[in-house]
Amino acid sequence: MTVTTTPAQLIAESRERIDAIDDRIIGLIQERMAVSTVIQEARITSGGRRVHLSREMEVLAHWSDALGKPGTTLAMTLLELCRGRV
Ligand SMILES: O=C(O)C(=O)C[C@]1(C(=O)O)C=C[C@@H](O)C=C1
Repeated sequence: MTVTTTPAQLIAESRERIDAIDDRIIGLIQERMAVSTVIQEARITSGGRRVHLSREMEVLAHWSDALGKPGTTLAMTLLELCRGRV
């Protein structure tokens, strides 16, 4: 007996996978925010500033290399989440 998957089933199952992937991404972003906070607090406590522009350029280049211009946009949003608006 062959069991065929209907397009509607395939879409529903794939959407479940996407929701699970999104949950993992959100968890990783929250983890990134926590690590970023550790760095920023250490820098501020030792007399520095919250923002470190040359490091942000490295982060933007990393994302741009991997995903192109939309990667840069994503990285800018990530940086805003991690250090607030500048
Ligand atoms: O790497 C640092 O020095 C950080 O403070 C972390 C981080 C980031 O979230 O990537 C956040 C703020 C800085 O402006 C640069 C980068």
